[in-house]
Amino acid sequence: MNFFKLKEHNTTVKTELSAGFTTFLTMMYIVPVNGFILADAGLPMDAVVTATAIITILATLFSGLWSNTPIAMSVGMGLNAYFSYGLVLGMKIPWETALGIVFLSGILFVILSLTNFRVWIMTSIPMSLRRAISAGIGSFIAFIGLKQMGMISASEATLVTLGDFSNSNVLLGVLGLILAFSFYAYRIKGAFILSIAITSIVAWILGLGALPQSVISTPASISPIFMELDILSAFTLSLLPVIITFLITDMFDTLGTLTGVGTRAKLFQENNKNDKSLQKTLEADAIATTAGALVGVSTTTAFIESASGVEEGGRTGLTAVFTAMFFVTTLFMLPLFKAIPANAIYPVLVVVGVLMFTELGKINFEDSDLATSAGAFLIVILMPLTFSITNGIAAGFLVYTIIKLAKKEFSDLNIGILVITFISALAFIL
Ligand SMILES: Nc1nc2[nH]cnc2c(=O)[nH]1
Repeated sequence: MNFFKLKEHNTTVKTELSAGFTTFLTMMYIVPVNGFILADAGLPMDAVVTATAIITILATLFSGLWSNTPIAMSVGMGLNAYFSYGLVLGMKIPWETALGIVFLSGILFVILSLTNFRVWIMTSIPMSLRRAISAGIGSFIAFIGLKQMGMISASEATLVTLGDFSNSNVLLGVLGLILAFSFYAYRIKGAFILSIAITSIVAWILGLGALPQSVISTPASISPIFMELDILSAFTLSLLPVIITFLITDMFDTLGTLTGVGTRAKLFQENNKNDKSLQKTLEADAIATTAGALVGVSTTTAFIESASGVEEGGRTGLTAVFTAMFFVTTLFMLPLFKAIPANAIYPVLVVVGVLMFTELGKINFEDSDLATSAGAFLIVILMPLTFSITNGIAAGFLVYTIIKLAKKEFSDLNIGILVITFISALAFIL
């Protein structure tokens, strides 16, 4: 096992196995949840479940073997919701074109990951705005989750209002939400998949959903979505702001995740010039996104849930290899996943939204200038209000730059901010 340098990382095969299993338990919910979310965009759920499992296995295996880090990868929550509800259902973009958008953002990420962009981002894009993007996506997917569950609904008079809590499906969602929050609060491994399982069983007992026909089956074919992406239709000026949204969301998210998880486990020896693991993990993430679009899923990214395996002592790529191996089981669980009622799934969006929103607490609003606080605020509030991650980012960067220009604080502006601001303006003009 010298390939993984277990001794140097002070770990053993047994520790890595248990860490790999823990990461698997905490993130396996993504296979049925992503199946539901992309199916809402019209992709066949059976194929999406297989594709999600395949890309998770391949990307996580690649991450482990290529970068020797315990970072698992899968289809990111946030961008998958934006893909379905924002692009396909909201903007009426065909899902094939939306996959083309993911592909192009992935190619740009691959190119950037081979350059020194990491240092460039760290030094040129304000940390507060990057944090606001995470928090904004959190509020956006929580909004989607609440809407899908029927806990909030449309109103002529006030745009949105409280849903109908006498509806039994809404009440099922309430149960799912209570369970997901409670299990997570107790740091139970697999909190999300457990809450989904219990809510589903309650629904089956109460007749709110049909029992699974069988427990396991052979994997469904991915042919309805494999290589179905439409790159040419995505390659237009009017979609550039959306492509850039996918690119910067994935880049900032991955950098944030790797820094967060890595610091805890002292994974990346940034001062050691021979340590290329951070660079290689970024490359793996970028390549995985591109490959994912070809297979038929939205952006693949380094999962924050990898932290749970690191907490268990996982330190090397062997943890990721074990996680990938456990994911093979999800290929055969389609009948179970298909029998899950929707309102057992959507509570997870709300809880993941809450977790992402906590990034906002790291922004020091008291000491921030108006450009930063107004920019961060607009990013967070406009993502749910306009149902668009692109509009949120665009408004935030535009207002940030305008206030900086108005105050003649030119030294706070740099080429990175100006480029994003310019593309942001396109989002509103085109
Ligand atoms: N970092 C990260 N972790 C996740 N876990 C589930 N979805 C995501 C995501 O989009 N980003």
